[in-house]
Amino acid sequence: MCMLLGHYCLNRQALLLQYSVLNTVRPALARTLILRTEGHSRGILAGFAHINTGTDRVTQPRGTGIRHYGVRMEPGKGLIFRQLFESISSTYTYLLGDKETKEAVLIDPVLETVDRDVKLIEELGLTLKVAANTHCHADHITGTGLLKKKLYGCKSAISRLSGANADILFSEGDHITFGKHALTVRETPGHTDGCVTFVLGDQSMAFTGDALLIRGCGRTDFQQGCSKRLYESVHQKIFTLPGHCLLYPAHDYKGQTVSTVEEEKKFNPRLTKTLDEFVHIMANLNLPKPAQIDIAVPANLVCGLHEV
Ligand SMILES: N[C@@H](CCC(=O)N[C@@H](CSS)C(=O)NCC(=O)O)C(=O)O
Repeated sequence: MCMLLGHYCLNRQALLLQYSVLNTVRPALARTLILRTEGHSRGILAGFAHINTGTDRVTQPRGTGIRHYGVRMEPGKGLIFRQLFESISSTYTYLLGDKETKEAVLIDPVLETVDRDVKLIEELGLTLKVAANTHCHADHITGTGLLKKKLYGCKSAISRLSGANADILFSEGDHITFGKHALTVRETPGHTDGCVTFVLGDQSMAFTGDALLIRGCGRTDFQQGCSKRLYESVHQKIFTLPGHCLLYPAHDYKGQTVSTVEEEKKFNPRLTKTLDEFVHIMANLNLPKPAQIDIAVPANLVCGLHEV
C-alpha cells in the first residue's frame, strides 16, 4: 500500500510548493500526442488475443505555442492505445485498454497531467485497473498515487526491486492483465535497480521506461545506475524481442515517438557498441542533474502520494 509522505521524512512543504508551481504552469505545458496508425496483424502468443499494430504516421508539431497534437493510435482489433506527452520532464505516458471489457492500464503517469489522463480515461469509457511505473523516476513525480485517489479501484504498481511502496509489487515474468490483453514484466536494471520493460502479450509493443530511449538509453550516474548492467539488460531482454516489436520509451527529448527493436539494434549510437565502449560513453555523458531529482525520488518511493 502506498503510505503517506510523512512516513518518509520528506520536506512536505517543499513538495507542496513544487506541486503548486507545476500545477500553475501545467495547462500551458501539458501536451497530448496521439498517434494514428493503420493496423495490420502480427503473430500471437498462446493465451493472448490478436492485436494489430501498424506503421506509424506521426504528426509532428508545427510552429510554437500550446498544441494538442492531433495523432491517434488505434492498433486494430481489441486494443485501445494512446501515447501522451508531458513537456516539463519530456515524459511519455501510455494508456492501453481492452475494447470489449474497457479495462485499462496506464504506464508512467505524471503528477501534473493526472487530470488530463483521468479525462481521457473517462471519455473513452475505460476503467483504470492499474497505474504502473516502469521505475522510480528521478525527473518527475509519478501520478500513480493521485490516480488512486481520483479513480476508485485503481491500483498502483512498481517493481519489487525498486524499493518503493505500491499496491502491486511485480517481478520478472509477472503479468498485468486488462481484459484479454496482458503486459509481461521483464526486469531491465541498469538505469536503476528496479527498472522494467513491459511487453505486450504478442510482443508487438514494449514499453522500455528509461532502459532504452530512442537512439539512446537511460543515464547510469545516480540512483543505482550501472552501465554494464544496463548494457546486459538491453541486449538480453529488449534486443531479443522480435525485430518488428515497437519500442516506446518513457522519455524523448527530440520529438521522436516510437522505434523498433530492429532499428535500435542497427542505429542506437550507444548500444551498438561493445560493452567496453558503452561503459566509456556512459561515463562521459556529463549530463546535468535532473531539476526535480531531490523531490521526485523520495515522492516516488511512495507512489507520489501526498496530500494535495
Ligand atoms: N533535463 C532533464 C533530465 C534529463 C535526463 O537526465 N534524463 C534522463 C532520464 S530521466 S532521470 C536520462 O537518462 N537521460 C539520458 C540521456 O542521454 O539524455 C530534467 O532536468 O529533468
